[in-house]
Amino acid sequence: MSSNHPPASRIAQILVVDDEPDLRTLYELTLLREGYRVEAAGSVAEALQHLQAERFDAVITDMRLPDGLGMEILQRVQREQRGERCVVMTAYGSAENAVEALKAGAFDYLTKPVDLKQFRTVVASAVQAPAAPVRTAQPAAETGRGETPGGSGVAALDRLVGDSEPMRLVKSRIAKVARGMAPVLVRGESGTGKELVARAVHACSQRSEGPFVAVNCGAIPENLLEAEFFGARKGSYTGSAADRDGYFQAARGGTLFLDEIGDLPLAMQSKLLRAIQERSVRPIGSTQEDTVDVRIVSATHKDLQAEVQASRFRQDLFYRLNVIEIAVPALRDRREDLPALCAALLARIAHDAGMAMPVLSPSVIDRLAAHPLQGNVRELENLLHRAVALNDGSELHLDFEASGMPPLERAPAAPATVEAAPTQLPPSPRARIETPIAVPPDLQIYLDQQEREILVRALRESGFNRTAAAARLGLSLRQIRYRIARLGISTPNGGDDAAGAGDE
Ligand SMILES: Nc1ncnc2c1ncn2[C@@H]1O[C@H](COP(=O)(O)OP(=O)(O)OP(=O)(O)O)[C@@H](O)[C@H]1O
Repeated sequence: MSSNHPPASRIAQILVVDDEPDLRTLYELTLLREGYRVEAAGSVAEALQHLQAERFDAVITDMRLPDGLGMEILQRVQREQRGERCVVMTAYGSAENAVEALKAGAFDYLTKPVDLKQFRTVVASAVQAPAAPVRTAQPAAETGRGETPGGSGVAALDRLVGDSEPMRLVKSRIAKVARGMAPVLVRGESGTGKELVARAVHACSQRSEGPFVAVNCGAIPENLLEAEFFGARKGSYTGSAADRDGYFQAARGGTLFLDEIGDLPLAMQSKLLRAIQERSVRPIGSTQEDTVDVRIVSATHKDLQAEVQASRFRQDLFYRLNVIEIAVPALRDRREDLPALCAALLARIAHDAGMAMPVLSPSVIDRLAAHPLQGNVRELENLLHRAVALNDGSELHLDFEASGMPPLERAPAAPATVEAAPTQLPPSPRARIETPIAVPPDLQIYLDQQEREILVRALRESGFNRTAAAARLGLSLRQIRYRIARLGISTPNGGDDAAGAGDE
């Protein structure tokens, strides 16, 4: 456990607040055994005295105290912008209290009777050292205690291109909410960058070293959902030849991103709710529960409130998932981001194609600004992709005719991708073709053909597992999916990887 403590020589200091002497002693002993320094208080007043006298790394407080509520301690810490992370202990079944505490800025909550294993995990995660301040990626207007994201967080925020007011708000909100355990719901139209936002939340959090597991809830056949989410024991259903972890187990210590959460069938919604409440899951065919320490970030382009009204989405699950909401603005509401977005997307496209960055004239950007771009950044990306592919000079021309429809050329959704620490992916050198070739009459057709052949070969040699093929080619899963769709390559297993999820 000591690896979870703040680095260097300092021992984490914790304040425990509970009015029941037996429980207080139990918590104290548990924490002392973990090597922390502990102070204890039996009331709000006593706790505030301790806070006045010294600083702590974390405060663990019961909600109901003889002279008030644990919330008052949390509010004081927030108001004074202190560094303590607060964990609130709430009575079993009082979801309102837990959600209210998270909304008010609690780092996490524990349900009474407190499970000591969970207690240790939650405390360990609360006292983890804050990321080293590298530089402030965005104005700290909403970053509360001035916590700044670490290197990976800054990079993830930079990947979210756009300096318009709505985007600045999104980024400062990400930086603010990343550090707790509160579930985040990312809302926005298709193609606005919800997944990038979810990734940034993960990268800015102290879980950034852990896995980011992205699941497309709408892409998994209903009969497989439970096994995919919670895992399955060997022999528990036809074809399950070995024990298998689910997404929850794969995301341990990291973030589980539930994309298109509005597409989850009702029966699965109940099971997900239970997993979130209990913080444990039971693999199919197992008699034991697996404790899971994951942070849930979900996303939807649907109006979930309306889905609740229409009885297609469980109210209680919505309440649990929507503790913190991040609304990603449509591109039409931030047209001023267009030049920067075009530059960033073109740089990426040109880099992927191994070519020099083409020039986009101001008049073309003006024309883009007048275009509806209902498919948001994804449509813009596709438009530029096509323009680069058809480009015959140094200046880029856009074919608006072909982009009339929203989300263009969207590659089929894969059920899930798991990204462990990036270092786990072997850096694969880019393929290089060294055979001297004649000058082709149509460069684009020639390049497409080459690309197609390389992709098909890499896919075939990896048993049509796109994740493995992407890794071999130095591409991300998203990039290879996009290229497969763009070049119209069909794979025997359709949109899914042979090995299923969990192999990126
Ligand atoms: N602000 C941005 N800066 C740079 N690229 C962006 C931005 N927003 C979106 N993109 C790019 O646009 C494409 C779509 O983004 P993403 O998949 O995150 O959108 P989404 O809202 O999750 O879409 P959907 O709802 O359809 O799943 C991706 O290639 C992403 O990299």
